[in-house]
Amino acid sequence: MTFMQALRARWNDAATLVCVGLDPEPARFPAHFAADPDAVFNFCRAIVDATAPYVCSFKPQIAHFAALGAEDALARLIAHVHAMHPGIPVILDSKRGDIGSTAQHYASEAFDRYLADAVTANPYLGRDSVQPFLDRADRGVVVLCRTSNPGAGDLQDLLVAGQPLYQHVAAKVANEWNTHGNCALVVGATWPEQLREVRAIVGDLPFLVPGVGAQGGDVAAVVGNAKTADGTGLIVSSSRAILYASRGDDFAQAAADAARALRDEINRYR
Ligand SMILES: O=C(O)c1cc(=O)[nH]c(=O)n1[C@@H]1O[C@H](COP(=O)(O)O)[C@@H](O)[C@H]1O
Repeated sequence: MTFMQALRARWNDAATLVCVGLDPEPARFPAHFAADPDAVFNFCRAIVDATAPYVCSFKPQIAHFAALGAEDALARLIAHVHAMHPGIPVILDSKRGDIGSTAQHYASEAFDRYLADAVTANPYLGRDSVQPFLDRADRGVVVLCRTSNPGAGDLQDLLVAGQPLYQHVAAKVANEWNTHGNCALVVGATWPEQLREVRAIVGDLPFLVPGVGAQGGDVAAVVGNAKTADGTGLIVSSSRAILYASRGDDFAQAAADAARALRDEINRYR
């Protein structure tokens, strides 16, 4: 099954547009993990197992593992998702972008080393820098378009031929880069107007939408402005608000409750 097929199957069969972001910060783990030499893996595995019924995908963020020297935990975590929750695709958030010969290695890192189903990619270096990802027709390529952070507009809003740069990115990905039908776009939940504008440009292309929860994005505005005609089209991602819903021994149950609540809130507006 391709990434897009798996994503659509989860949207339809599990009736959820929620993505749980896996951004481990050991300082925020419940106290009992302090004595656990495999805390990063064990914490994330507990979150995955508790929230799986409510998600259309998981999104581990690579810097959160690499900064801890926990790449091995990342690889085992993705293998755990594939083995125990087959059909739930994993988006590796690594936001890579480099000249083509180096990008080959980044594609291999995401898809062959970590066995991710999809990866986030930075389009700034142009098509050849993303091509090694695009060539993997069975894997997803989630291209940064209008990011969720406060400085997103510094470069992404600059007018190019009378149009903001992020709209050029949206059109290029939808009309030129998506030859295998494996592309999606990152558009932040913190920018409802831009969500509407990008949706108008790209038809049914899926959006990864981070920025609900800890960054304060409004769920009703996200869904109202960016869902597709069939009430799907969105991968609404939340990390901290789910991972750290409780610091007590009930952390996994609290995460499950937060993921289910987000699923239900999204579904109210679909
Ligand atoms: O590509 C991403 O996932 C991403 C793009 C973006 O525009 N904004 C954004 O916050 N992210 C990632 O999404 C996650 C958001 O985390 P929370 O704010 O805790 O939900 C982080 O891992 C970010 O790196």
